[in-house]
Amino acid sequence: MRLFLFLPIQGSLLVLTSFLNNSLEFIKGAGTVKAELLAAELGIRTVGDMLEHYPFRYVDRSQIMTLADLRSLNDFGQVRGILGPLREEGTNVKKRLRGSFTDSTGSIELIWFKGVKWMKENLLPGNEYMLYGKVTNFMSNLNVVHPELERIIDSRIPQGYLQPIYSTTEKLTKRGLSSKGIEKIIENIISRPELAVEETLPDYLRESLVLVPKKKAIIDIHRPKSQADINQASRRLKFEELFYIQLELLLKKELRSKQVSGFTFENVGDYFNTFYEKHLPFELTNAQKRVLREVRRDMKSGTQMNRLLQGDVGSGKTIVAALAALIAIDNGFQACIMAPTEILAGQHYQTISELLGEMNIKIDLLTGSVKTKRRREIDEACTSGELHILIGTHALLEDKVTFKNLGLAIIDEQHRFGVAQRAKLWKKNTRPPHILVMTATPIPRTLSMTLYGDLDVSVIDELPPGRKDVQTMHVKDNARLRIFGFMEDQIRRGRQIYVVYPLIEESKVLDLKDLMDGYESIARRFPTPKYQISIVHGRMKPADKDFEMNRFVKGETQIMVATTVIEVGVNVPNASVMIIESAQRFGLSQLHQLRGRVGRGAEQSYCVLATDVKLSSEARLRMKTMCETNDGFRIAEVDLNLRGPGDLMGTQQSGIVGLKLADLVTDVKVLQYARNTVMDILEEDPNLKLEKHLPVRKKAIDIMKNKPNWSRIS
Ligand SMILES: Nc1ncnc2c1ncn2[C@@H]1O[C@H](COP(=O)(O)OP(=O)(O)OP(=O)(O)O)[C@@H](O)[C@H]1O
Repeated sequence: MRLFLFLPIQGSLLVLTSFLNNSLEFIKGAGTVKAELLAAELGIRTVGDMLEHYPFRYVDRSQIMTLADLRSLNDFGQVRGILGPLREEGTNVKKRLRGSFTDSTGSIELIWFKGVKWMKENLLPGNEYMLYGKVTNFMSNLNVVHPELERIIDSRIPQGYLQPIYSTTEKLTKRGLSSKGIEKIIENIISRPELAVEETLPDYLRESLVLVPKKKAIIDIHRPKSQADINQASRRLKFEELFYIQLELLLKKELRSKQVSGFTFENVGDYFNTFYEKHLPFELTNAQKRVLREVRRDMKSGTQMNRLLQGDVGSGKTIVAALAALIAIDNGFQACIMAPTEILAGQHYQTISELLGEMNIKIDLLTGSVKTKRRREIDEACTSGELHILIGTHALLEDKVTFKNLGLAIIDEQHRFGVAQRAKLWKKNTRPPHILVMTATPIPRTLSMTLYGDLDVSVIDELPPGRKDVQTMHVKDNARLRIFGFMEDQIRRGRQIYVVYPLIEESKVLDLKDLMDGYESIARRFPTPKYQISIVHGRMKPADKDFEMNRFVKGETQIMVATTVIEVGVNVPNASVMIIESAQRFGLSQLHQLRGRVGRGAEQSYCVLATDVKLSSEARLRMKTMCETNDGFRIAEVDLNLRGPGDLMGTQQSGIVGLKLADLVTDVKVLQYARNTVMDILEEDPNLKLEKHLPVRKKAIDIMKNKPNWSRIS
């Protein structure tokens, strides 16, 4: 793969691209000031950047309707009419502009909240305009908010064409770079004779996938003559976009597997076999067995394992982690397990110590709150190799912690640890250990293909037998008495209950107040000594948290009142009720995680989502989804649809939010196709040496040049 760096870049290709690399200021319609603004506002610097600023929709200028039609349409449409007088309202901060628009079928109100001054100065009441917009019901009036208006001069109607609409900003609009202004600049670029757009996909591939040439795609996306033009162009450009993201990810993966040799764990020895045959507390599910085989194969392969293990809440990832650790130990190596919080690390420590209790294996726990003396003992045992498994929080990453020979690092709940932190683990050895990342947040397939496209993915898609779905109900805050009655009944049956309050970082004080108020009213209704209540929140000292948590784990308390510190990983099988207060404040994935704390035993479990009486339609959909399904993957899909990939945990740093055209929600098929195509190409021609792959090879060089950290992969 290093070969790439020495590949000559063909001279002719450089000439072809030089126009696209030109600064925008030399293009008619742009000029220095506008070019600078475009760079500052939208990051558009070169002619090529401008061409990649694709329209986000089109207006069919051939369709003109009446105001009466537009009123009943419930969508965007175009009407020809006269602009009435404009009047400014409100104070400086809350300024708005109102106007009216009339045609032969009636009139409608227009409202602007933004760009009031500019509109007032530039619109000419009494003149004929083409209006484009959507009728909405605002403050019980029908009106068009922020309509687009284009003046009809000399009774000339703008020609019948599909007008591209570009995203812009208020600052740009004020400088004449509204969507129309941007359209003009792009028009000027496209009509230049020197426009040469380099083809970036191999011809044979384009032909077999029926994709239009790049130049045609670029021209058509900006200046389509028909809807068919738009469809073909966008299909081609989306494919290309996803293809090169996948190429980057798969090259990275390939590079790692070629350059980083891993420890070869040939043996499954006494530790593994004895445990598997004599002490396994239950029969593994088929999914657990399959994942274990995948892990085993990786560790034996001679290359470093980089595997993501996805499993829904309660699907049994811990036992897989323990068995993987035994393989490392069988081969004379140590293992570590890193969790994002002290509670979780403590819990892993407890579970794994119990599981492996009979195995004569030394396991220890290292967190920030371990005292110096103990810490020194742990460090020593770790360095000498006496310790087999070290479990802990990010305290494991500190330089002081050294291993004799770390063979496997298991990282729980990936999204809380950055990539840089993971890399720190590598440095603890002469060679990087095998890495198994475990996450209980199911990730929709499209996202995991892009976010974790460079990792191998295993999925535990089966729950241990005998699990019953958690029955979920949504109640409004005014049903408090009913909730209390239900809690009492469950406690009488010997069950335990979680009551969870949201924790929002910005308003810690308020959240704590909510929690304490809730605690007090619960304590009044469930008084001591008959009832015992634990309370856990982020402001408590770790030791106090552990103490309270342990009382609940041991069954000494029946109710646990907590903030979301208990969100991940806590395992109390006897707890069968999860009450989530202000549930509208949680995202779907988080609600699902919280619900996953119950339903871990054989009893029927329940989840109560308590919300405000008034809810937004999105919050209602979240509650409805939770009540309808227990399937984490389905919930993740709905979450992705609701919030888009940009907001989902962890995607922020991934760069995928910058997709220009493709949409991870709707373009699943294109993505899958792109990934498969890249895989086929790399299998046939791993070094991209074949003539037919020249365009791919050139782009791969570009990608590598822009990723200086790739060199650190070795
Ligand atoms: N094959 C199995 N058969 C029966 N019980 C199982 C099996 N695998 C795991 N369990 C039990 O299921 C419960 C959940 O397992 P575990 O805590 O490993 O889940 P998890 O995948 O880590 O979930 P979470 O991410 O929610 O913590 C535990 O009580 C565990 O003992």
